[in-house]
Amino acid sequence: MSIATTSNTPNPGALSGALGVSAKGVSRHFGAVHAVEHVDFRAPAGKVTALIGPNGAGKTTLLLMLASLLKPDSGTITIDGLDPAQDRAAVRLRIGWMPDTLGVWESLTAREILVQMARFYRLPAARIPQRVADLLELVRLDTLADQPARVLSRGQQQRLSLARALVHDPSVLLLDEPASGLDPGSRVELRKLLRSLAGEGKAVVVSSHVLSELDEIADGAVFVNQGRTVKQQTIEEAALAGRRYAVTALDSEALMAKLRELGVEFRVEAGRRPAVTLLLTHDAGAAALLSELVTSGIGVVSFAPATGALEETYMNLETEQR
Ligand SMILES: Nc1ncnc2c1ncn2[C@@H]1O[C@H](COP(=O)(O)OP(=O)(O)OP(=O)(O)O)[C@@H](O)[C@H]1O
Repeated sequence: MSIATTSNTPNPGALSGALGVSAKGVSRHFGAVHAVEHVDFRAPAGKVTALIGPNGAGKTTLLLMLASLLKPDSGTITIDGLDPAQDRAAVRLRIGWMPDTLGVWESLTAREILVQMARFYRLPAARIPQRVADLLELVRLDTLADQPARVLSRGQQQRLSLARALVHDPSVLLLDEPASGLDPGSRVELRKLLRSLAGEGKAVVVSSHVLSELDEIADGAVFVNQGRTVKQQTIEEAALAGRRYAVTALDSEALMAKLRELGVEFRVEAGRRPAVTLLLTHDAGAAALLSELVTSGIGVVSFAPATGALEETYMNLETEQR
């Protein structure tokens, strides 16, 4: 189901060639804490961009500034080519914001909350009931639509929060830890939904430090740490850098001897059955090594990626910065 409305032309008045989100040299401090320092960030239309960093890296502060909810001390931000400082109302219409905690009127029902949000965004009254029904179905809250928001579980509240962010069909979505609290099935649905929203031409920004699923969701990533941009890369670039595979065998000593003979560098990870992990730069190399091990008589029990491509970059950055 498409969740686009026809009421809201996504980018009227926007500067051509600058769709999506752009931040240059953006800084913000709180007293002595430099939460964000000279950050550059780009999230193009039609793509999912992950904002990745450890706790306290400045992700939420940056998202709040991108959402025009917090003023930067310095630097420039544009949303679809518009400057939030000068065109706040136009920018707000383009932005769907999903905070990391819902913060709603708890006595209102999910449906009432969405109706109220639709009114705030001045959707035509006659279209609101259907729009709200579509969104409730999209986030699988139709059966709970008339329950007060306070009885919703954390995961259900997250889904309501996402529906709320989508109510006015924004062209830019800023989602702070959207998968937090979702069960595995809901995470898969979220993944599909974010991909389809990007497919409709929206710029989707997802902040997270849960990296395992981001390879499947994101087209690119911006890594931040201690308030600074430390790396930007596409998923293809991350994949080319290689990732770690974990291998276990019935006889670990025989496996390690074979890897030494083949000149493959590895390290041993402790566990119930010791695993060796090794860095492989492409899938064909992984397939060739597995075949070699098996034909040499090594009883390979498991052979699988131990990290995602983005996770590998993140872990390497962490190591570099320690
Ligand atoms: N309103 C505030 N007042 C004072 N310090 C703040 C405020 N908001 C954020 N900070 C500080 O700024 C830094 C960045 O915080 P921020 O919430 O942006 O990080 P984050 O990357 O979103 O972290 P997490 O992954 O834990 O949510 C932290 O050191 C935090 O303590």
